[in-house]
Amino acid sequence: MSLSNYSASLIRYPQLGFSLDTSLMDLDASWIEGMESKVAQAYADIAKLEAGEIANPDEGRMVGHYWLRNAALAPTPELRAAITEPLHALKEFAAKVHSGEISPPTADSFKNLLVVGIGGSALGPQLVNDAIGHDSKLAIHFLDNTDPAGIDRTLAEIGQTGLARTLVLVISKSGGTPETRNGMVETKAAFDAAGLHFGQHTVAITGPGSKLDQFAEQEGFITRFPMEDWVGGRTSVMSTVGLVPAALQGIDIDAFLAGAAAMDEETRKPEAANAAMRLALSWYAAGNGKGEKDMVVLPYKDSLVLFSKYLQQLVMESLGKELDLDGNTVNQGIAVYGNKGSTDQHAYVQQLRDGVPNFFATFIEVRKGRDGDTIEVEPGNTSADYLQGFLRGTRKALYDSGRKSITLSIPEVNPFQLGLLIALFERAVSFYASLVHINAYHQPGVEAGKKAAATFLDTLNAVRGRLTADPKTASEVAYEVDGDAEDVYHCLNHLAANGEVQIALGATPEGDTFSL
Ligand SMILES: O=P(O)(O)OC[C@H]1O[C@H](O)[C@H](O)[C@@H](O)[C@@H]1O
Repeated sequence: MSLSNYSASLIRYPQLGFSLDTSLMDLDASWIEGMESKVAQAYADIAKLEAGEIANPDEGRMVGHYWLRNAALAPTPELRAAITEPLHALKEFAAKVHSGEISPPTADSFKNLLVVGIGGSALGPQLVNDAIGHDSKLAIHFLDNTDPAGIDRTLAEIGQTGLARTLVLVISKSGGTPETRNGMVETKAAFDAAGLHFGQHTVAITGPGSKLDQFAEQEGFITRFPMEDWVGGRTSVMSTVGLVPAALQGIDIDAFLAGAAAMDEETRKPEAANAAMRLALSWYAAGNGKGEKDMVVLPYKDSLVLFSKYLQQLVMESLGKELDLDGNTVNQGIAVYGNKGSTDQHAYVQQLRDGVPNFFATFIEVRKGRDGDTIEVEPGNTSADYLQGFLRGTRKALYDSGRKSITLSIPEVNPFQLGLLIALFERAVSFYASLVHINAYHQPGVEAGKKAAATFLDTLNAVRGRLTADPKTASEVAYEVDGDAEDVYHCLNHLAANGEVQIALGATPEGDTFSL
């Protein structure tokens, strides 16, 4: 570790307070030179994407998330209006909710916000809330699963009286995601049970014409905000998906967008000054362009704890692909995990330091310790000194045992800086996908699990009608419904666990019998 190596490897944007240190990645200048043609291709690809090329050929869609923070970039006046008009409308809506002009039917103002969504329609709002939502004007809650116990827990937190002052945001681009639909149906049931009009408490954010859009119209939702088909779920945090909840929370969304726009601007520069390209090249060098090393994300700041979870979707759903652009089987991807420092020092850093060397670390340094006065936790030292000491110490200890790392630095966690960080990773993902010749903007693999779940539900429904007082084994029921015996066994077990049928245990699952 040397200051000259650090200086030579650093890309910094002083006007943004940002820097990227890849000195501990040991990137060779001649290796970077050797990547020149791939880098040139990546620049050409992102330029085409920003110009409105159909970058998601499976769905015949443009990929326009970079326009969201600079509408002037959008290639047509209609697309520009599709950004600026909802932005204006959502700010106006939030202001009216805050002033009480838009209020619930049986109370003077909304106090709670319940966001129902999953994947890209939840992770962005969750990250924004956790990172920069501390002064929220509304107390926010999330339903991001079809786990009934989870739904009950969240609804109990809000409580019956709280429900009367709750604004519900149902977010689903497709408008047909089962988990979100179930969350909405369960929420509506809670409103019905409390004698409250669900529609008059609810807003939808969805693709125009979707099932959810139609339901919203039918149920008389307060309003609907469009989610455009050229915004992918995992890059939707700067669309209505992220901005409606953020504006309702009172977050400075203009600063959030400005941070992203500023990073976009910087990362259109040539490689030597381009933090996103340097990040993508670092990922490539670490994992041999094949994702051989996992990305461990370690923000040293509690408010960024969800950032690794957010990046997990952004990176893994974008880069985890079976085929390359020529149809060759490549099984690409980079595994992402992490939590926060220094907490993880006391959990899994032992393995990082001494165990399987199958990762590279990404440290996120937030320079400011806290707002306001600080105390000394021992003569001469503050908590912030310790946090910085642990970051620097862990980074060095890893490097000393041959583990590489990247360090990103920002001055503090605020809307501008969060926007900037998100944009950095979005653009690094765009670049990396080009470097390894894959499409970052479709997700064909997600469908397989959804289809298999639908098949399981069909089997479950077939099984439900088959049981009588006569005990039967799973194989017998499977024969009757012409189903897979193991699937049928799990259906029966599920019904037994939820009190719908009786189970009598045999010596093994094959001998278990089920009856009404
Ligand atoms: O917004 P929705 O259409 O409900 O989609 C929610 C999520 O589910 C899908 O399965 C996709 O893989 C995600 O990218 C998406 O964000």
